[in-house]
Amino acid sequence: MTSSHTTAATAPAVEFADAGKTYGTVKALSGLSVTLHPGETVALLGPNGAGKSTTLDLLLGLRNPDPGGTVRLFGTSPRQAVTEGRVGAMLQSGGLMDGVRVRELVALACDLHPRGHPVGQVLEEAGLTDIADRMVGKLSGGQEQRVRFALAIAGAGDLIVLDEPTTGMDVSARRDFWTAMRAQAAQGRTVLFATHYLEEADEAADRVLVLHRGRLLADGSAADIKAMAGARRIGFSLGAVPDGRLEAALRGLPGVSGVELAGSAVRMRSADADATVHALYQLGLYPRDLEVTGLGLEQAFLTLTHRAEQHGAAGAAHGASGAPEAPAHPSHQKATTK
Ligand SMILES: Nc1ncnc2c1ncn2[C@@H]1O[C@H](COP(=O)(O)OP(=O)(O)OP(=O)(O)O)[C@@H](O)[C@H]1O
Repeated sequence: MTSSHTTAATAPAVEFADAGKTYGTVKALSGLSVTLHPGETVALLGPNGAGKSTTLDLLLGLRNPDPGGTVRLFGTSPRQAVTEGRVGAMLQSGGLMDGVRVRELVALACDLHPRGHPVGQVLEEAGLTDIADRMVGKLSGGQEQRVRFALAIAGAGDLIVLDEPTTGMDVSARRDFWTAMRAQAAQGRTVLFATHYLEEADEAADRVLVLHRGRLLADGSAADIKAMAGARRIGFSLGAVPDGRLEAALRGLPGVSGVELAGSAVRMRSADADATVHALYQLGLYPRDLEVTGLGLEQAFLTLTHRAEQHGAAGAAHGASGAPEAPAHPSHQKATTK
């Protein structure tokens, strides 16, 4: 909760303050404190069971946080914000009405919404105009997802919450979906989406939250998250296929955490690319076509969550009361991260 009387007009779109959620003995979410601002597009990432759906449930007022924590939307309670029509949601669960046409279902959502849009506009924005007369029960999985999206944007909400929105969509449907989503964000809406497709987070989000075992592990732009992971990829080619001794020497170079060989081509992952490359030349090697690149978001995500596993964030989400681990905010740590 904000300390002073924050008016709804100036309040953050979303504010979690020390929010936790316990199911029986399972601590699904611990001490989540995060603020989302109007107009931000935010991706929520995390391995299975990290607490993403729980976070969205708290956000939508479907569940209450444990005592001591709060969740506020636009300075009010989630339920109030939902009742006022400020939130549109696209969740994984919940069937659609099968026995009606797409247009009828979308029209119903527009009519019921306190600030409903014209049905034609919503059909257009969700890419449903061409299939508006189809029966909902006959749609493909990807088309059903588009209908769910239409229901989420049926009214003039200020916040759109999407749980795995592109599941079941093919490549071109996903591209169309994100184009439609960007149009929503461009209208000033705050968008929060949970996804397992890291490339979507990389492309669509201006901020990425990484959850791990119920704790916020990282919070920053995709570039920040990649920088936090620290590692870089080094690729080069040797004149000949390396023998076992040379391979062992490559693995032993400073900073190296992985080596892949394909004939004379070498790919390495290193936490200190400068030192690795320097040592490579000191071995007397002449790497050709040398390339040093940053990690993709997926590799960075795997590196961060793997590191958290190893450093004993483990256990915190499952009934343990370990010391709270501060989330990494790279934007505040630029001096110390590479
Ligand atoms: N109703 C419930 N009762 C008991 N435990 C639950 C309940 N809902 C979730 N959990 C547990 O809480 C933890 C977090 O689950 P949650 O569904 O929020 O994770 P998630 O990040 O959305 O996972 P996924 O990517 O697999 O959908 C998991 O350990 C899960 O088993």
